[in-house]
Amino acid sequence: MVHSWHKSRSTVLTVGAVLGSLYYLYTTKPELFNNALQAYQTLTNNNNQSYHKAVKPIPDEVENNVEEKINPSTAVPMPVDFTTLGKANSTAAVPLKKRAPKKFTSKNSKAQANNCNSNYAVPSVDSDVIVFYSTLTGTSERYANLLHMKLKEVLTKEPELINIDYIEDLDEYFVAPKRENIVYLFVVPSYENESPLDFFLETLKETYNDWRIDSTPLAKLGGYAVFGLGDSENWPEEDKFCYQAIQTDKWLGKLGARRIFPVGTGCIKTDAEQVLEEWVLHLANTLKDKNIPEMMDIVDSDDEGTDEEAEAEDNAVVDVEDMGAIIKRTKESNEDVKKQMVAKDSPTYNSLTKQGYTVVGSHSGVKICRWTKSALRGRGSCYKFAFYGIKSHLCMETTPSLSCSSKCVFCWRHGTNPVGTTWRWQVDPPKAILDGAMEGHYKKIKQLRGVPGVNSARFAEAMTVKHCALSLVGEPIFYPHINEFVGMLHEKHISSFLVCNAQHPDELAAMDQVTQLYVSIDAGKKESLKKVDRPLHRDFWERFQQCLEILREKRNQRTVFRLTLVKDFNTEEIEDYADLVEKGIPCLIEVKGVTYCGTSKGNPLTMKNVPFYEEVKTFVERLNEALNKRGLAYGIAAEHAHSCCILLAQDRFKIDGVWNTHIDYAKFFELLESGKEFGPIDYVAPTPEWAVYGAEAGGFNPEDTRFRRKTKHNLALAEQERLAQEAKDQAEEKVNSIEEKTTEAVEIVDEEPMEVEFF
Ligand SMILES: Cc1cc2nc3c(=O)[nH]c(=O)nc-3n(C[C@H](O)[C@H](O)[C@H](O)COP(=O)(O)O)c2cc1C
Ligand code: SF4
Repeated sequence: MVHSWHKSRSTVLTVGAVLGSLYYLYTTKPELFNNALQAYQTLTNNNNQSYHKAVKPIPDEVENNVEEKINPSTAVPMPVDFTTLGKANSTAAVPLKKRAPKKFTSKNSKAQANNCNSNYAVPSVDSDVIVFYSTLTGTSERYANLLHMKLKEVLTKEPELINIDYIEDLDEYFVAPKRENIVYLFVVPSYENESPLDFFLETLKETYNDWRIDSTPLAKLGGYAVFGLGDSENWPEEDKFCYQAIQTDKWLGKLGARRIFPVGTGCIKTDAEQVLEEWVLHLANTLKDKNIPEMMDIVDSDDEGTDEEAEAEDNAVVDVEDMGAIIKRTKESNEDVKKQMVAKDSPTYNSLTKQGYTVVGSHSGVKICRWTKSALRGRGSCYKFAFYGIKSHLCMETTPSLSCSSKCVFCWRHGTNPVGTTWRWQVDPPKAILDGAMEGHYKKIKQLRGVPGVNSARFAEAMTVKHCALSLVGEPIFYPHINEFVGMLHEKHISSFLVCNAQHPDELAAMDQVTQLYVSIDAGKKESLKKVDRPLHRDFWERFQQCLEILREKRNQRTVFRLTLVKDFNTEEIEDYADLVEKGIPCLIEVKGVTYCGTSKGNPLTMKNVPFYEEVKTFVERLNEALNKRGLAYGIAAEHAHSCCILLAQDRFKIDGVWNTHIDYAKFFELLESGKEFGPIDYVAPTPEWAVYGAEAGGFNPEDTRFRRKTKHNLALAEQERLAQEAKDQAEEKVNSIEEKTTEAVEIVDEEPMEVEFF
């Protein structure tokens, strides 16, 4: 028996053939294509009925020869209006199907689905896999075949290959899937006009919005991943290129399916084959990975809280109740704690792991910063990208010593990290720390593969760390083998950004070459340094001064002062800071407004202590003036407004009128390996225009997407901006009308000079 959908299918095949030819025409001879389209539109406007009769269904006996029908070279060009595809009429070009009634699972099925999700197996090479595709002109089918072929080499069972456009009952797969733990892969095109995929996407949306049924029916799948095909030459805009693939990815996620790999997008005119090749490779590696971690919670909402909330969340501390219990337990097993800086059963270990740290060995740690997550989603890197060219998704933040000799008021650890003035713990070997840190870092990156918006190319890149920020928490130069550790990073061509708190002069003096060497300058005066850093050393000021002198002598190193401005603590000491700069002569000075990370017993700061960006700017301008007055040749080089951070640099970094604060990393390693002496200027690179101080972009890379969370705060800000713009427009209108009137008046005056009558 011939089902009615078979008839639709015949029509689809015909239209597929037609579209193939048209697409060929459209890509090779766009003028002819437009003429044909116009001619067709005229035709259909004049005689719609006769056109419908002209499209003959393909007889059943030739239906099976799908390839022949969709082969663009053999198809006969026929006029088709792309804008009417998919409309429900008897000869509809797409297989529109009446949806079967939704299957009801249970009243509280969403909760159930979520609960049972944890029981499902992690997708692997042993999983059952279906490769779904949708196609109008055959390209996606070809790519789906390619994907299918490549997967066959990796999977233990041959994957199925299914054309979504021909599925009679989508519900069987996408509303009440029968098979658990199965992995769904998709290869889909995008059409700005209606296309068969619209029906599929509508089904997903409807399911999600249907309050009667389980809103996470796909939670029982093993996972999914989507590869999109599009044309970036004709649809270059971010919201148009491969937009249906992105929609598919989004709605599957909303329906509770676990994204096992970020959506891949390839342009059929340029890079599709290469992108698919890489995408399959990384997807296969994910499936092969036996130690693949559980994915992070999937947030498919656009509303993810404010930046501050995200920071605070990232740095959430252990509840007081938990701490009490943990401390009690620790006291009972005190022996171990003496030997290890952070023993597995210590309160510090629990506190750090709760905050998202991976504790490596007994005294080191690694953590993914929020900028790494942001960069993976194409939403921008941290200020180090604007200043030094560090892409955040290639950066690992780690420390070989979780212990510190200060208790700074702005420390994210709220005083829960270990402290001490001397090393009195067990020492782990540097190789074990580096291997453990990298393993912990990659594990966290892998967990992000299911987060909506993660860019597949960046995700793949992130699996090779290129930079190491030794600044996480604690004091890295406190670790007795810090030089060996840095040497190992360099062997792997990982750049080293080491931040120390200017309390360990001997260790600083012994420090070998790093890519960039920082000292934190948290106050200009002794009293305020004590207030801000709350150092443990009694001779903290002397140590601090000594460190500056040592830094001055390190002429081969690219040295940096890092100032963290805390309102009411350290923002009024311009001349004192200038004294310190005169002493340490750093190559660069980073000035950053403090980041608020919650108030607690260990952290007395409130939002009142966070300076506005304008205040940071004023501070930097005043400091620059004070330095210049002393004959110290510095200038304001770059900014990253989003991080409230500005960079001053010695004038020698301005080469032929262009700031060169970026780093040529390849050159750095080349120089390092040559064994010759070299200095900071030998591995500089130009600062991009968008990052230079005063640029309109404010240090935000135009290639990234600005992302504003839809919080009340941001909505209020947006409303304020809108009102301000309205007021500005009105003011401009008034000025224009005054100007017009003035011009009219002037014209009148010009035309008819006023005659003054003297009496
Ligand atoms: C009429 C038409 C509209 C298209 N619209 C888009 C679009 O909005 N975004 C995009 O990235 N690609 C667009 N494309 C490019 C197709 O997605 C691309 O050619 C794809 O490979 C077609 O796949 P298929 O042959 O499997 O149907 C369009 C192509 C045509 C002919
Ligand atoms: S430098 Fe720091 S904030 Fe920037 S990406 Fe690296 S770890 Fe994250």
